[in-house]
Amino acid sequence: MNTKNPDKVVIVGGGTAGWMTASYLKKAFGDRLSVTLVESGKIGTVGVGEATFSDIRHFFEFLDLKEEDWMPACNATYKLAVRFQDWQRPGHHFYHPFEQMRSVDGFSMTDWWLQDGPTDRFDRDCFVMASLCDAGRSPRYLNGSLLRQEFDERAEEPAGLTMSEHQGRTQFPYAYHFEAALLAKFLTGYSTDRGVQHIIDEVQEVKLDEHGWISHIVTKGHGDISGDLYIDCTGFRGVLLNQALGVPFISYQGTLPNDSAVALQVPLDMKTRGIPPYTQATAQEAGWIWTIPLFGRIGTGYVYAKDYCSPEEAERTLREFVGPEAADVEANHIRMRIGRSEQSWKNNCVAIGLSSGFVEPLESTGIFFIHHAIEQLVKHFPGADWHPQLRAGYNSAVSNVMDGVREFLVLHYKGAGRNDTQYWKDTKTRAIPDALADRIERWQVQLPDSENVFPYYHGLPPYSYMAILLGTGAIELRPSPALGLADSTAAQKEFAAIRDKAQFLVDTLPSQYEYFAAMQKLP
Ligand SMILES: Cc1cc2nc3c(=O)[nH]c(=O)nc-3n(C[C@H](O)[C@H](O)[C@H](O)COP(=O)(O)OP(=O)(O)OC[C@H]3O[C@@H](n4cnc5c(N)ncnc54)[C@H](O)[C@@H]3O)c2cc1C
Ligand SMILES: N[C@H](Cc1c[nH]c2cc(Cl)ccc12)C(=O)O
Repeated sequence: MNTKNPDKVVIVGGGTAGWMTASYLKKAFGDRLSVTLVESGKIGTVGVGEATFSDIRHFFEFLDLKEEDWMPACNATYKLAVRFQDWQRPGHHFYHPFEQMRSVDGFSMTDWWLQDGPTDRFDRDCFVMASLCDAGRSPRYLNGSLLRQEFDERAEEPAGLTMSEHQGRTQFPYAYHFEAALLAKFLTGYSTDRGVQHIIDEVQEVKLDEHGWISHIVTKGHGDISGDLYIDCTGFRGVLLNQALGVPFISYQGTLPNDSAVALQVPLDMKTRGIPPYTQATAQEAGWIWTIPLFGRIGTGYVYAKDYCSPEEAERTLREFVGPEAADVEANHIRMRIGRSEQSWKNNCVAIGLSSGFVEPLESTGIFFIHHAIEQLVKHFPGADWHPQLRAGYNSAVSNVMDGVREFLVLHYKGAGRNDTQYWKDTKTRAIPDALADRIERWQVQLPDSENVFPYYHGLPPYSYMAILLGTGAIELRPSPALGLADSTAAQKEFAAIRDKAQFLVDTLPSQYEYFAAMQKLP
């Protein structure tokens, strides 16, 4: 352990986590912080097609990057929602959108919908976005203006807030899909242009001092490398935090059994196929298949539990799902470590990315975890005394985010109407976190609100829980008794307003393909 102000950071790992961290720290601290990134030229990154939270825009804004600077380089597209296909029953779908839930007379539109919804599609009745997704629309007009102005007159968001400070203020209407490997490449250029030292080499040993702090790392070709603060971005291996410092890993597998994935990157003709403005999660016999539309191809993969499905069976299912375009594409099989490190920051080592923790990508939370961890690291950055309260604050913020997201994901399976295979039957009998079981009982009579969801910041607003509860369909929900006595005229007017706004937007917005074709001046 040293006692000077930490001003030399060594990052190990050059995946999404490593490069997002390097670029953010450099932007935050400039030349006052030296940043070195060491990545192996042999050990690959996870790098599958990636879907995100809308909050990721704050990351790009922080780096002073505009969409036109990075999106074309990463084959990026817009994401308005996650579309859940066949989770309630075959042929059924619903959306979890980026759209704040409206309220009338103190009750959310989903409360009113349970009492007296106009159709059997809660998502289309309560959210404008569901209709835009069904119609394949872009969230921007061809002149670049954003649809938000069409239905939200609230003032622009203030700049300089963290994600947790933004929550509950406004809801930005879209997130992004992009190729993770291309983003890492783009951020490599961004970071090295601003002074990050980039070393391609393998870390063979991590040396500790007599207090158990990292004194230096030993590389194959560049000898010893030392810093004050070490950031472990080595993915599922957790080379520094788990292996060298011995921090235990808390598995979530008992409640989230999916531990494997097989992925394909499939080129497709977007002109004939279009570019759907959503991530799709299609329920399968032993898990679900993601479809992420990128510019020029799709990223797709089957997330499954190996206790219920072999890798060969999973690959066969995925290839049949995609069709003939997947025939010559090589499959990438991935084992996933599900859970989180007991603490993500120990002594002078902070793990960010898969080494810190990971849950299956059903709600696209991997990059959100990274972004959140980086913001928290800057907020809790150590001084010369390495005050333990800064570390403790960081560790509880990071653990809470992952524990909260775990609850949210478990809800998807507990709530799924699907019950046709052993895998889905077991989702109804498997133990779930006690607190979630209590919350579900409460939600059956009082829909999620800020008072009764997981009590710490974890990125997901109460309306996200409403969307999953109503969309998955197996948990019986009752309308509030108060609404049986209330006058529903204003609520019916609001349902009509949502329908009219959705129709207007569907009629006036371009398709997502038209939008990107125009941006990239394609014929
Ligand atoms: C199947 C799947 C689907 C996913 N989908 C999404 C999604 O849609 N949205 C989302 O937000 N997130 C998603 N994620 C999560 C996301 O991919 C990761 O959070 C993200 O890629 C970060 O990975 P990483 O940088 O932590 O690790 P990795 O990509 O594994 O990178 C690890 C790095 O460490 C280096 N390294 C390892 N050991 C050494 C060593 N000894 N010496 C030097 N270097 C070393 C490697 O070379 C590599 O550069 C998904 C993950 C999986 C598994
Ligand atoms: N922090 C929020 C989280 C959020 C709100 N709505 C959605 C919808 C989907 Cl599909 C994922 C995350 C969220 C944000 O990103 O805006």
